[in-house]
Amino acid sequence: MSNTNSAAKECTETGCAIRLDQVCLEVEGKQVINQLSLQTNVRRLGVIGRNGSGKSTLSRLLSGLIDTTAGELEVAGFNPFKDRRAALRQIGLLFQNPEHQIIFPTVLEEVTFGLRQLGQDKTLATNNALQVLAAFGKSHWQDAHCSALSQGQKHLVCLMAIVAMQPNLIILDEPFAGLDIPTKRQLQRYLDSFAGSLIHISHDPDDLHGYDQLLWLEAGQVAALGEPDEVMPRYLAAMHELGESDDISDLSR
Ligand SMILES: Nc1ncnc2c1ncn2[C@@H]1O[C@H](COP(=O)(O)OP(=O)(O)OP(=O)(O)O)[C@@H](O)[C@H]1O
Repeated sequence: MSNTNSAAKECTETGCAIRLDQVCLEVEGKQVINQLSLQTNVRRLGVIGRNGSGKSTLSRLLSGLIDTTAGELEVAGFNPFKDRRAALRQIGLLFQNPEHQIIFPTVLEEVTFGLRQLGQDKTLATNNALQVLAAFGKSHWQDAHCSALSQGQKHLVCLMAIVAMQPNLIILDEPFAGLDIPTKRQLQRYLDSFAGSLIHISHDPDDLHGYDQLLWLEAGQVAALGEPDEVMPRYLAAMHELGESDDISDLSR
């Protein structure tokens, strides 16, 4: 995969260039991502697909947490697994389960951690973390113990930790799962105002309202990539048809 287009090397105002060329990922002998090729460059990309279709796995590949078994993958002109420094600076991943993300006892420590990883000294990192807490109206959370927070509050801590690092791209893996309406609206408001690019995995069509493009994954491959008005009705029709059958989970691959 060549890197000739300099505009594709960074996340721009119009979007973040993502290119996958014949990407495969095999886990325990199973082809979870199967010769996946796609190219996109939009500010708001929604990812849909049934359970087990490979959405979370794709989010981990795009954020550089795992490597491909074959093929080439670029986000903003770099391979996020090989260039960890660029990935840390440019890409934030909000996990489906905040328990998988939070590692520090208190909220302030958690939000400060990423900034320290970016090389900020303790004073600067703490001040920046406090500013983010203040911007979210959560200064009073700074000494709160993460373990004592509700699921929605933990989600918000994770989002604040990512926002503090000022990434150009945030990848969201079902960020609203299990959240009440006010918490969901607060997260949604922030995401709507986020100037960078979003890749948002969701099972709820409403979450992806107004998105620029939808990627529909099926068995680790692209079932469709295109205009939401075109992709979503086809996806919903296919899911409803599947729902009429007894095939609840696809473990046959
Ligand atoms: N570490 C792993 N070990 C074994 N199998 C795995 C592993 N990670 C993912 N898989 C398998 O890969 C497939 C895709 O999983 P993935 O979590 O990416 O799907 P998903 O589309 O995000 O599903 P969901 O909508 O249920 O969250 C599944 O069949 C899953 O069992």
